[in-house]
Amino acid sequence: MPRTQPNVIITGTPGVGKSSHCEQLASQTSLKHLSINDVVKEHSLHTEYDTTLSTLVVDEDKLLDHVEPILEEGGNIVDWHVCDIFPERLIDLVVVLRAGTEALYDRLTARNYANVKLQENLDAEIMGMVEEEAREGYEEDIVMVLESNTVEDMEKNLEEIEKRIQKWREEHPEGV
Ligand SMILES: Nc1ncnc2c1ncn2[C@@H]1O[C@H](COP(=O)(O)OP(=O)(O)OP(=O)(O)O)[C@@H](O)[C@H]1O
Repeated sequence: MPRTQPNVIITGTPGVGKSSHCEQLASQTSLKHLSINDVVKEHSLHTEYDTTLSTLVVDEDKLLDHVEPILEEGGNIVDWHVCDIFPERLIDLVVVLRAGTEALYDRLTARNYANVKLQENLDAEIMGMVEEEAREGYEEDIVMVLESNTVEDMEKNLEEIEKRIQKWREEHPEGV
C-alpha cells in the first residue's frame, strides 16, 4: 500500500519546543503526534534508567520494530530529540528547531533539571548537534532548520511546516 500522507520529524535539543509544535501541528492538520518518549514509556522500549541524567536509555532496535509499521502507514509527526535512526524511505520532512541559550536555559531551569543535565543540553544546542545529525542523516532538501525562541517564531514555523506538508501532498498525489 502506498503511503498517501507524509511523515514529518520535529526534532531538536530538549526544551526547544518540539512537543508544543507537534501538538499544535496535529490539531491543525490530519497528522498524528507520535511522541517517542511516550511510546518508549508505554511499551517499555528501554534498556535501563540513567540515574545521572534521570532518563530512560532507549533500546533503539526495539523502538524501530515498534515504530516502523506505524511510519509505513504515514501521517505521523514524530517528536524526539534523536532524528537519524529512522529509515530515510519513511521520512518526508525533518524540522530541526533551534533555540537561543537564554531561552533554553530559562525553559530547562523551569523544569528543575539537574546541573549536569542542564549543561549537557545547553552544550548540545550551542554545538548544533541535532542539526548536524539531521543534515548527515537526510537529504538536504527535506531538512528545515527553524528558530524557536518566541511564540511568534512558533506561529511562523507552523505556517512554514504546513506549507511543506501541503506541497508534499501536491507532489505525491498517488502517495509514495
Ligand atoms: N517558540 C517558543 N516560544 C516560547 N515558548 C516556547 C517555545 N517553544 C517552547 N516553549 C516553551 O518551552 C517549554 C518546553 O517546550 P516543549 O516541551 O515543547 O519542548 P520539547 O522540545 O518538546 O522538550 P522535550 O524534548 O524535553 O520534550 C514549554 O514550557 C513551552 O511552552
